[in-house]
Amino acid sequence: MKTAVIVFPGSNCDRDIATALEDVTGIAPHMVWHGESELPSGVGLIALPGGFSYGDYLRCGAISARSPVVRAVVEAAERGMPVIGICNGFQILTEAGLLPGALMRNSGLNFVCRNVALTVDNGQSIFTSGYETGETITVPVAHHDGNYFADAETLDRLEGEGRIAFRYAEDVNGSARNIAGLLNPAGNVLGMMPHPERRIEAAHGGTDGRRLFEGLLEAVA
Ligand SMILES: NC(=O)CC[C@H](N)C(=O)O
Repeated sequence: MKTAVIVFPGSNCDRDIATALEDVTGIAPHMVWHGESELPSGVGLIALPGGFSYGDYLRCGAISARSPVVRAVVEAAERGMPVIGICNGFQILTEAGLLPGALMRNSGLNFVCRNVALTVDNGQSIFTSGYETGETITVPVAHHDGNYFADAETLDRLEGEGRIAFRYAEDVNGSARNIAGLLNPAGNVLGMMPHPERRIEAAHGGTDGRRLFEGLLEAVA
């Protein structure tokens, strides 16, 4: 499967996700600069990487969400294209309106950079089919604005519709209902703060992240 990684000024996990995708799919992804107005043809997955796009000015992801290419990503997502946003990518997805709620400053006001335990809340999506529902996995986080917020009605709806993909097994950043990863209503867009692309080979201390990409590849194929 061909994939695309969107690169913003200040992205710093674009090579990590590119390596993970090349490793799992066998094909190097298209690296697409944020100023492009069209996506490459024949692509089956779009990834928005982690980082500090536009220096996290205004709000993390707010400026990137207005990039020409994000308009094309939104249109593709609305047509059913699988889109994964990791960390800053998740922030961009909420700022672009593809996912509800917002990522606020961590409740402890510190940058949190460590492995965390996640529970897989919904193992039925294309992004989580490599896991069992209810399973606990280990994936690193690295962010200062990962504190997920949405109003109670939205949170109830997300839970009722099975759209919470991952939760932190403990309080990591103050996120409402410990939400670590969310799906859109159609299930083709995932935003998550933890970094699966940083846990794809034994040298990373484990391969729980790799299973996301392997499951996704199989589900999409
Ligand atoms: N690793 C990242 O993507 C960091 C995301 C974001 N800039 C934050 O620190 O909250």
